[in-house]
Amino acid sequence: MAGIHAFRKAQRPQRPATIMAIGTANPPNLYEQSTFPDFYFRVTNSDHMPELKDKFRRICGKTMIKKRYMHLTEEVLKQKPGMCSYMDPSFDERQEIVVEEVPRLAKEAAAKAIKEWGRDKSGITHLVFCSTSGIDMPGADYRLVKLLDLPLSVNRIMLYNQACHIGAQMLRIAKDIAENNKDARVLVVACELNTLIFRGPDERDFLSLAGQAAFADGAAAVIVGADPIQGVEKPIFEMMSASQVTVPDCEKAVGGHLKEIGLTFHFMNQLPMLISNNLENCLLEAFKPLGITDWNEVFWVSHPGNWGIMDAIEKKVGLKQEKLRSSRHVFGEYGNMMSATVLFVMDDVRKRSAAEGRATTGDGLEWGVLFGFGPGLTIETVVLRSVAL
Ligand SMILES: CC(C)(COP(=O)(O)OP(=O)(O)OC[C@H]1O[C@@H](n2cnc3c(N)ncnc32)[C@H](O)[C@@H]1OP(=O)(O)O)[C@@H](O)C(=O)NCCC(=O)NCCSC(=O)CC(=O)O
Repeated sequence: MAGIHAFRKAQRPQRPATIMAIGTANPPNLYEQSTFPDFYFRVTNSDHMPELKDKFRRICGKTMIKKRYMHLTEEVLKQKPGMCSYMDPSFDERQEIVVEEVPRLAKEAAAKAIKEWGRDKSGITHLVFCSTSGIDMPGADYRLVKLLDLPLSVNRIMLYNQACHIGAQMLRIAKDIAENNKDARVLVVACELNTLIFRGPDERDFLSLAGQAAFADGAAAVIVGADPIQGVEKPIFEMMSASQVTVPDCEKAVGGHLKEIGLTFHFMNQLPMLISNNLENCLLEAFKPLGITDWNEVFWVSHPGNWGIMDAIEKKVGLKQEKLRSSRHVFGEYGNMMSATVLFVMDDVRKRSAAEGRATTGDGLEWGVLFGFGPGLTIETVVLRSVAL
């Protein structure tokens, strides 16, 4: 028995999983939110609906997004007329784009993370990849391994057709892998293109219009592993715990349906209230072992969702305004890139902390919380520990 115990012990690292590198990427096409309504109504041949365009302009303004990046351009859309209509079957047109472009943008973010990590890519043992789009066989994970020229021994997990919470969920999965497999180095990649969601406007569909105003393209990659090699691997955050809760009877709060017309999107106006009402319990559970009950004592890495969600969280848990600074900044500069967004926020927190001369990667504080939320309603909570700068 002693032999088996020693054998199992040798399979596991000593310390918790750490984030060792973060890379992000966006397509080159930048859209200012102030002029997006003109682009959107022009390319979807909808300029004959000036009142709806005015309404869309007001919705775009209300999002508080300043700019977004998208793979789609006028030239691309001219070749894809079905995507510019409101309801024409257009799944094939969309698939032609995402099957190719999801792995391509993912590669850019992953290559940056591998560069920051500083080790040879042959040291990557696992890949956890998510995208709302790009379903294919073999999948985007396989294509990414080929594009990056990773060893074929890499253990792959592909998570399709989830949404915003999955960025945080992948960290939970990577933590479990890293803490159960000595020397595992997990490449975690989120890549989202709004190509499945883009469609022309319809005056009876406010929810689709709101989606057109908010979603954007982006990819983010992190490398997770335990027991960093001193002098080679530089930890950014340790992950102390990670958990998921599903809020009951909320499946209509936010979600989508994959159809011949692409991916439809819906949410309820009560979403800010539903999320904020359920966050404090997650905080209490997560920080019970540390005895922390003042949520201003921790740094925040939250998926933004939308402006109203961030306002509601601040109010409900009594946050100082600066706590969601990175979430608001990322949302304003990039829009809602679903799963990738929370990883952009994490990158912003550590970069801003360094730029402001803080003592740690987490705004000078030791402990932090990372939140993801999405369809379910699903809330993912990760407790982070910063490192000294
Ligand atoms: C669209 C919004 C800007 C609306 O913000 P507000 O509610 O504060 O603004 P508001 O109440 O003044 O409404 C702006 C205009 O929209 C109209 N409006 C609002 N709600 C409506 C509804 N349910 N049906 C029809 N019209 C509606 C208002 O009448 C107004 O029109 P008028 O000007 O004519 O009076 C916001 O909800 C947003 O940013 N949404 C982005 C999409 C989103 O929420 N995604 C959820 C992400 S959740 C997530 O990230 C997780 C995940 O997706 O997995």
